[in-house]
Amino acid sequence: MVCWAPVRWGADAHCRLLGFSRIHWVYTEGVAMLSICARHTRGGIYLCNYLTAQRAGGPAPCHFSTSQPSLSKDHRDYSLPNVSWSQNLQDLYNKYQELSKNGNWKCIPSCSQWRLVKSQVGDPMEGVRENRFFIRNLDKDGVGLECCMFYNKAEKRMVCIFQPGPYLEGPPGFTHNGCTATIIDSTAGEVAVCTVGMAVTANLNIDYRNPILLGSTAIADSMVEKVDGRKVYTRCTVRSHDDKVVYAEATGLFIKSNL
Ligand SMILES: CCCCCCCCCCCCCC(=O)SCCNC(=O)CCNC(=O)[C@H](O)C(C)(C)COP(=O)(O)OP(=O)(O)OC[C@H]1O[C@@H](n2cnc3c(N)ncnc32)[C@H](O)[C@@H]1OP(=O)(O)O
Repeated sequence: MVCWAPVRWGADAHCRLLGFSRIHWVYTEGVAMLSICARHTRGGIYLCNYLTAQRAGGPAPCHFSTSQPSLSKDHRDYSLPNVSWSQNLQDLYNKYQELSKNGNWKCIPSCSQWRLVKSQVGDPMEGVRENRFFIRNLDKDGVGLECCMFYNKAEKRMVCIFQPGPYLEGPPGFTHNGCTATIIDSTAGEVAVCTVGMAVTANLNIDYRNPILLGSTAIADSMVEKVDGRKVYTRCTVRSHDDKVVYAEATGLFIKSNL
């Protein structure tokens, strides 16, 4: 299964924040990856707990977005806390909300899908079309990626606090490294876009230092190091919520769009 996914993401408020005027599409196998991950999910303490909760009358199994067009009317902001959030994720969220009060940090809203208006794109999509953003592809809270980004304009910095769910499993019980790469790409991409406007990933180098336990809380901390013409050099570190474990370190090059 493959799909077209927008480079742009988020709710209307987010689009306004980033000052987008155009929509750019990239071809991605993201949904396919999530589907495969979901089908092959097995093992892991977190997953066992999750399945136990389901057997005890928990919520229904996850739906996949491409087969659930009716759900695409949902304009919920997925960056808001929900019941699947761990206390650690909630604490981090509260911390950055507190920091946002003086205006230095700003919470970035996030939607699961897009609303494309024909007049905006003048495109082959024919009228209004909605799609899913890669990191918000699952309808069910907690099974995929729970995350929220905060942006610090003065520091050219973006943090993404996140909690990977059981459908993102790589090694039994741990997060798939492709998921970690997605988080890094998204966080670094977001800070690049917030700094220079529309930009795409040209290069991403990741050193994976430690595996991320499914269900744990982590933070991707990314900043723009240098802007050289259209080139935006970024750096990103992924750490545990308490800063004790470094999960990954990355550098990324983003190229400002000519459009
Ligand atoms: C990021 C998006 C965010 C969106 C909203 C927020 C959501 C966040 C989440 C979304 C996150 C998801 C994010 C996504 O999924 S983004 C989607 C995935 N990325 C792509 O699809 C990009 C595909 N590549 C291209 O389109 C082109 O190759 C680009 C646009 C990158 C450059 O082609 P273009 O013809 O325009 O420019 P140029 O070739 O003259 O190059 C310009 C300069 O750059 C230098 N250069 C180029 N490549 C490399 C390289 N690999 N290493 C080192 N240097 C490189 C090059 O030498 C030159 O330098 P100089 O000679 O000027 O010194």
